[in-house]
This record gives sequence, C-alpha cells and structure tokens, in this order.
Amino acid sequence: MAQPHWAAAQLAGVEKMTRSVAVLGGGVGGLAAAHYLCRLGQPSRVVVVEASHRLGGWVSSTTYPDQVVFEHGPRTLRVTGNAGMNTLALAEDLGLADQVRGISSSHPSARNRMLMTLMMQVGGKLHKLPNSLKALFTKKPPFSKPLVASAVRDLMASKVINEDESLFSFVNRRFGPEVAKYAIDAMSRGIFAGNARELSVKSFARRLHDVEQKHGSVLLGLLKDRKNAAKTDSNLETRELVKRAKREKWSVWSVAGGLENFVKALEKNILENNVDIWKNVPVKRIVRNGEKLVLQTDKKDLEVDQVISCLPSNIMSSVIQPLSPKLSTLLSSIPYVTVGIVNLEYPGHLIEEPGFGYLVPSSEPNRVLGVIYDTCTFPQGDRTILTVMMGGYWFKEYFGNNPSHESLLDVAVSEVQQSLKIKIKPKRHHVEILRDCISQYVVGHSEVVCSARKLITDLKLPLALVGSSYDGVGVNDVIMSAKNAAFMENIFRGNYMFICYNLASLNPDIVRVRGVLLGEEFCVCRLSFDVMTNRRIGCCSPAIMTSIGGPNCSP
Ligand SMILES: Cc1cc2nc3c(=O)[nH]c(=O)nc-3n(C[C@H](O)[C@H](O)[C@H](O)COP(=O)(O)OP(=O)(O)OC[C@H]3O[C@@H](n4cnc5c(N)ncnc54)[C@H](O)[C@@H]3O)c2cc1C
Ligand SMILES: C=Cc1c2[nH]c(c1C)Cc1[nH]c(c(CCC(=O)O)c1C)Cc1[nH]c(c(C)c1CCC(=O)O)Cc1[nH]c(c(C)c1C=C)C2
Repeated sequence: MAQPHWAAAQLAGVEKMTRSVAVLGGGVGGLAAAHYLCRLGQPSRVVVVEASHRLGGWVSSTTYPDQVVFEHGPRTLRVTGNAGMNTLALAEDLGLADQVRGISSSHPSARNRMLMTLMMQVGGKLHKLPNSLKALFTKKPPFSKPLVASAVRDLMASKVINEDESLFSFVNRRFGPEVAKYAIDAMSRGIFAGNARELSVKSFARRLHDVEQKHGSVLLGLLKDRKNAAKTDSNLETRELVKRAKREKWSVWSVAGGLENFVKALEKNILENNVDIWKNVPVKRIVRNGEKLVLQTDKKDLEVDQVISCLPSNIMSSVIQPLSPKLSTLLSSIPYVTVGIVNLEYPGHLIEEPGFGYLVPSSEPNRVLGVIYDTCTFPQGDRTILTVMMGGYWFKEYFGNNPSHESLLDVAVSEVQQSLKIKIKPKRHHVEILRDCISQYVVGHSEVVCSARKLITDLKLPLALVGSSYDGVGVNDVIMSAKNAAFMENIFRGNYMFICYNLASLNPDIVRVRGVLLGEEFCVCRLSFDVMTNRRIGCCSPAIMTSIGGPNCSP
C-alpha cells in the first residue's frame, strides 16, 4: 500500500475518560451532531446549547387544530447522492420509516419542479421547462432555440482556466445566455434565494467546474470522467428506506405532519441517549482555558474538551471574536440573505397545471422569488396550500429594512391572483420574515471555508464548523457535515489512529473499499488493523478531510 500522505490524530492509547463535547445550536445540524456523537462511539458528555425556546432552527412547521400543516422552512429532502441516502438512513434509525412520504420521479411535482417560470416579457405566463429527452429537441419558450443547441455550444466553447467564477458567467460561457438568464438565474433563487451573478460555481457545482478545467468541455468531461463521479456508499444502499426509495423511484420526501417531526424525533433520540439540551441559552463568547474551551453565556459557563459549532457563520463570527479575531473576520465575510415567506390556504383544488411550483427569474419586474404548490406535492384534503417566497438577495431593495407583514401578504396574494388566477381571498395565512436565513456561497466561498478550518487547525482549537454556512445549504448536506464532525470527534477521542491517504497515489479500488466504523458507514473511508501498533486505522479521502478541516485541506 502507498505511504500515507500525512498522519494525524492521537496515537495515544484509547482514552477512557469521559470527554465533554458542546454542540452549539439546536438546529437540524446541531441535533444531528449530537445524535452521531452518541451513535458513533462511547458516549461523551454531550450538551446542546440553543439560544431560542425551541429546537429545529429553520426547520419549522405549524400544525393547526384542524391538522392543516404549513411549512415555513424546508419541506422536501433530496433522495440522491450519499447525503440524500444518509438522511433516509437516519430517518429509519429514528423510527420514522412509516411516516416518511416519498414523491416518485413520475409525480407531477417531481417532473414540473423549478421548471415553471413566469416570464412577463415573453408571454406573461407560466412556462414548463423541458423535462424529457424529446423536449430537449423542441423549441419552447422562453428559449429561442431547442435546449440541445446549448449542449452543442458547450462542446464548441473554448476552456477558460480559472480558480472560481460566478455560476452565471460559467453557464453563460458554456451553455449560452438564455440558459444562464432563465434556468440558472431561477435555480439560484430557488435554492439560495441568491444572485447567480455572485454565487460560486465551484461551491455549487464543483464537478462541472472541475471537468471543464480538466477536459475543456463540461458534457464531454462528465462523460470521460464518469469513473471519478462520487461513488455511492453501498452500505447505505442496503438500508430498508433507501431500498424503498430506489424501488419506488422517489425524487424527494418529507415526513407526515411536517418536517418538524423529523427534528422532534431527533430530539427524542438524543434525550434518550442522555444528551443535555439547554434551551433559551445564547452562547455569547468562547474563550480558552489551557486545552479546553469555555462557553460563556448570560446564565452559566461551560468548560468542554471539544466544541462542534452548528451556529450560522455570522453568529459564530461574534462568538469566536475574543478567541481569534482573524477567524471571526473570515466567518463574517460569508454573506446572508433574508427571505419573506407567506403561507396561503384556499378552499378547493385551484391549481390547473400541477407541479412543484414556479420560480421567477431576476430579469422579471417581480419581488417574488417563487411559489411552491405545497398541496400538489403533499395533498391535505380539499384545499390548496401555497407558499410564496420573496426578497432574498433583493430583500432590502424591494421591501426596505422592516416591511410590515400586511405588505408581504398583499404582495403574495396579488402574485397568485396574477399567475394562478386565484381570485378568492385566502382562508388562512401565515407571514414570516426569515432574517439572514440562507448563507450565500459567493465566488471564493470554498477558499474562505478552507482558510477558516486551516486557522482552527493551526491554532489547535478543539473546534469543528458544521451547518449550512459551509458545505452545502440543504438539510442533507448539513446532516452529513454533522456526521463528519462527530466522526472526527470520535477519532480525536483516541480510539483510532487516523491516516488520510493521498488519493492520487493509491489504487482507487483500495481507497473505495467501504469502511465500517463501529457499525457506521462512511463513503470513501475504510478501517483496517495495524498489527504494529495494535490499533484500528481509519483512512478517508481528502474530500472528507476538507469538509472537516484536516491539515491537507484543499478547496
Ligand atoms: C425558506 C427556506 C427554505 C428551505 N428549503 C429547503 C428544502 O426544501 N430542502 C432542504 O434540504 N433545505 C432547505 N432549506 C435549508 C435548510 O433549512 C437548512 O439547511 C437547515 O435548516 C440549516 O440547519 P442548521 O442546523 O445548519 O442551521 P439553523 O437552522 O440556522 O440552526 C442554527 C441554530 O442555532 C441557534 N442559535 C443561533 N444563535 C445562537 C447562539 N448564540 N447560541 C446558541 N444557539 C444559537 C438558532 O436558534 C438555531 O436553532 C431551506 C431554508 C430556508 C430558509
Ligand atoms: C424561491 C425560493 C426558494 C425555494 N426553496 C428555497 C428557496 C430559497 C430553498 C431551498 N430549496 C431547496 C433547497 C435544498 C437544496 C439542496 O441542496 O438539497 C433549499 C435550500 C430544494 C430545491 N428547490 C428547488 C430545487 C431545484 C431544489 C434542489 C433540488 C431538489 O430538491 O430536487 C426549486 C424550487 N425552490 C423553490 C421553488 C418554488 C422551486 C421550483 C419551482 C422555493
């Protein structure tokens, strides 16, 4: 076997002492981190410290007395990829299998998702964007040519060498202005509530960026580079819920009664595992005491061996300021946007063309980012429930600093009047302003995250950065980053000698052997036994190390 690229972590004997770990923030990231800390090793003392009176962070559902559910944050989770399968496996572990509701890829809400755009300037109506091979060869508004022409353009366009660039500029160069202006612009709004002209292609679609750099063309590169695509974790593929999702061809899923039930199941699980949960306790500062960290709050201080921060980076920036002004500055450079959301309920079934909803490109004179047809995906009796999302990157420009809830409601109601021809008044509504709810992975984001983690390593801080500010804004990515951090904590507990190999110098077949860590699965990670040191050896890819801030972190 090739020589290790570097060797890290404790070579000392297995530590028997109970380590204490503080998890900052009780959003889905914090709760998942606490769950995996308990699950992956001998339990340490784990304390989750949450500022508000409730857990879940942006995962938030209201259930009315008549059992009608409004989702205020995330509502569907992706199935695909290791992160998608991992969340399904977690749902199964939490005993939620019977409550999981999958949406098959042939369902109208899967086929007609994000692909409806309201183009006032090109017809002023909803356009279903192509969702079949045949449709790719057909000219359909708002595009002036069949989309296949954009593929040809990619094959012809010359390569531009760069470290990173905006999503818009990348797609404009490779696939043409219409794909950038309509599809990518709208998708950036439907995931980041952000501006495609500022978001980073490397952070959002790293593989597309990498294959262009390597092969010159994106489509050709994807074809040639198939074997380097992320391998699915075969351990996860054996999980019952994952198998069901594959069998029934789910594209997304949720939990009966709302996604907040997922968070409630996590809370129950970690309480059963003796995790302490402190609510209504905002962490103010972190200071150092020898090798330990001390969390300072208005109520009490907490000294721990390890901190897993699942706070948004802008809040962590002020919490970490006394300990490292440099780290604080790096974290404060990650921008956030505010989204206004309005849930609307109408009697009867009012959607003529069912789908997931529609997005409005930024070229439209419209303050609305998009509208989700909630009850097309998950029906709730004889009613139509819609969620209108507005503002995002443009929130201040469109609404000022502090718009009234009534003004947001007016915008939402007139939007659905115009686009969906729903003329009646909503029977029930809910308005919320989600301040700084989505971090923006702007050009250079991956360098900022990598520098922050490198600084933590250099300063030898027992600290991990987890959550939607760093390695992906979706719930699946947040849960995966929590799992990786818990995995590292287990390693630092001294249970493993941990070696990260340089993938390039290893036979890929050896590297891709799936590892089993205390019965837990990790992609591109393996364990073996070192007869010299009588110790289990963990080995994982630089990609995992990057996401958890290992020394050879390379963005
Ligand atoms: C409108 C909207 C729609 C979305 N839709 C989807 C979707 O459909 N699918 C999907 O996968 N994802 C979606 N997301 C993204 C998803 O909601 C997030 O990725 C996820 O909820 C982030 O979880 P987190 O734990 O990282 O952070 P948060 O949810 O931000 O949790 C952080 C926690 O830290 C707490 N906290 C803050 N300050 C302190 C402090 N000083 N001390 C202690 N605690 C503190 C907060 O109260 C909060 O509970 C959506 C997000 C939004 C806003
Ligand atoms: C209009 C605003 C928004 C809508 N959803 C979000 C915003 C800001 C937030 C959001 N939506 C998704 C994610 C998770 C992404 C992930 O990595 O898993 C987040 C943070 C899911 C999502 N929504 C759309 C797409 C293409 C995706 C990702 C892939 C998937 O889940 O299949 C499209 C979309 N979002 C919104 C609408 C109205 C819409 C399309 C019609 C609302």
